[in-house]
Amino acid sequence: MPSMAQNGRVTTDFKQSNQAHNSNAFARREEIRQQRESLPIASVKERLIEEVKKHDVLIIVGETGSGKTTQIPQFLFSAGFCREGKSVGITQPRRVAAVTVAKRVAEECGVELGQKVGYSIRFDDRTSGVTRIKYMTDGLLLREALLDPYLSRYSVVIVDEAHERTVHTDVLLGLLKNVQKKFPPLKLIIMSASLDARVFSEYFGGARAVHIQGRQHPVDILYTLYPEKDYVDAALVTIFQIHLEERHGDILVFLTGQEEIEAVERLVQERLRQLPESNRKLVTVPIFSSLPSEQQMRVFMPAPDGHRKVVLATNIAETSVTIPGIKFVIDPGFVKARSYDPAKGMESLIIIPTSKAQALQRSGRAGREGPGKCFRLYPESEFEKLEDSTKPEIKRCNLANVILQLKALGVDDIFGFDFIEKPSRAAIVKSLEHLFLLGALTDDCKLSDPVGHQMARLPLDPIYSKALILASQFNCLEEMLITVAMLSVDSVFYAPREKLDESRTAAKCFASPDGDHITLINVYRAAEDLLEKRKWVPHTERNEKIFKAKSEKIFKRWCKENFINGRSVRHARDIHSQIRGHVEQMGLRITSCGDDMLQFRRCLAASFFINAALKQPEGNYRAFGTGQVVQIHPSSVLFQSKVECVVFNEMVQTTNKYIRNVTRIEYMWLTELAPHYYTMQS
Ligand SMILES: Nc1ncnc2c1ncn2[C@@H]1O[C@H](COP(=O)(O)OP(=O)(O)OP(=O)(O)O)[C@@H](O)[C@H]1O
Repeated sequence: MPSMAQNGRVTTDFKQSNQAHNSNAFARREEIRQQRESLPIASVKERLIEEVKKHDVLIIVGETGSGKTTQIPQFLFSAGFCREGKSVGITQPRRVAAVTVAKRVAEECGVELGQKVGYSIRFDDRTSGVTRIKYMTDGLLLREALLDPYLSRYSVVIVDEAHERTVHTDVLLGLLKNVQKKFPPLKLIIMSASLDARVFSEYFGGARAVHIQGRQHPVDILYTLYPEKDYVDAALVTIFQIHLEERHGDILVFLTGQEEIEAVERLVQERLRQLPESNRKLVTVPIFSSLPSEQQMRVFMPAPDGHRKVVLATNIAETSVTIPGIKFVIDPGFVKARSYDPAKGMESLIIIPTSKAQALQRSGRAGREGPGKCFRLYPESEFEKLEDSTKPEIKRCNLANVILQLKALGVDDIFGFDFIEKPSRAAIVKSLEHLFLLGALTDDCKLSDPVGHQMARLPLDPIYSKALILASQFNCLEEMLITVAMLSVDSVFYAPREKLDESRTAAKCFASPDGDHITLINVYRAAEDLLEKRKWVPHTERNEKIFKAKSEKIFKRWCKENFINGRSVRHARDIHSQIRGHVEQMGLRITSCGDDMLQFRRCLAASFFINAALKQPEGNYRAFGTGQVVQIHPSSVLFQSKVECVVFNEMVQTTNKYIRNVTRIEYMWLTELAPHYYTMQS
């Protein structure tokens, strides 16, 4: 598959290219200036500024592509809302939107990213002391509220894509409503293209709502006559129908997950080989949340000359992002959503129809730079039956992390918290119980000291935060830091279908007979040996560059030979260094258990005791906490093993209920190390 074009140029005459460079830059700035002025929102700039000045809470609903996300923060900056060092904060539900929109707005402002315009997401902060327009995830702003409940650095907070109703957005709105009462100057703007403004207006006591009419470019919506039995096949047919019948324009296809995306990539390659050479100029580019961010950025790069780009995306690309070149959207109408069963304490991912709001957002990706088309692979009658909006995430996810943060913010009465829509009482009770079992809450449901406060400070799932705290007591914090970092990225093992046997053989080199967690440590340490441990110390800067280039080349070759996803390992190393900084600030002792991996496994048992399972006579396992009958996932080194008792970090439901990231423990460790739980359970 041709690699993406690099916009590199070979400069022959430095003076000549410098002039050419300046004129190119000027032309680019002029092009962007004209684009901005042509946006529907440009014509209501002054009115919007007046509305923000008059109202502490303002709801803005506008067509997709009208300019809300990129223009309103700049309007507010130019209207003086960033005086005295204040900033405008804009939240996005997804990291890729925060990053790409910040890059776009920095370009529109003609500044370097990280100066006046920046972004901040978990483990990646591109802001500075002069940043005045800051894009970030809603989860990141929620963490900032932990340290500064009044969010005093901001003059305006914009909650974008509020229709998504992520759990972080819902909690943020509750906190901001509270802050509003106590601290009037903080302005709050709630924004979306497909928002039921009434819900938000009522929640904020009849807040003002304005609608921005018009969109920049029309998008033709086409439906199929009949429902599609196999929407993946229908998407494939539509890709080639567009490719062979439409003259130019890239394609964005919405699928539900990595598996579907990789399947469609393979099918497209197979189909291309059956076409005449002249029709093969088509390149597929995947984007999904577990793809390392550098690879996610490839969708924003132009396709090689003459090729048509086909972006295969999950709903990560559904809102806010503008992928240059996209003229056609294929929307099969499905999305993978989190579903949480508080009774079983199990969170699973299920494929459900999109809501109307999501369908609108998806079609909006087509008309960003010119007229576009959206192919909905279902009849219009089916569209009318869709839910208006997606069921709020807070009603279908594990609330432990959110409740921990609320407790850290001093919100003791979770049931009485002013959620825009309350989660079920059962879900709140289950999450409080989970936090109590982890030692984060006292008997009277207050944040425990120091464990609860320490856990709330770590940007991790509570169970991982507790594992790090325990590991310092088990003298294996070095190993647990690596484990948590590696569990925070997607699988570091890369198993292409066409090389499954080779990849499995390579993975065995790192495999520990005790399980996946130690296997992950082996991979991480092997990569460290290549990237950090110097075989020799370069004596000159030139040698340093040569050494680094050599290390980079050696690392890439090592990853390829061992079927390791190098970008995931690098991402894990970034996370490792950030978490290490947190635990050092907390004063935890970072020691290693050396070769005593039994001690490390005991620490895993003490940390993940809630997720333990016992082998059943039939060969499967029964999870203690939920009673669920599960199987060890085929990707685990313990797959088809005979181990009696295990702890695990993930339970996924696909064709079966599988447990992943599994390690062997002794059953007696559970009653010894978690007597408060196993005495009660037994
Ligand atoms: N990264 C980009 N590259 C090229 N053009 C862009 C980019 N980002 C935005 N634009 C242009 O600016 C327009 C407005 O984008 P913006 O995201 O501000 O609109 P919006 O109203 O927030 O849309 P949505 O509701 O879909 O988020 C786009 O339609 C597109 O023409």
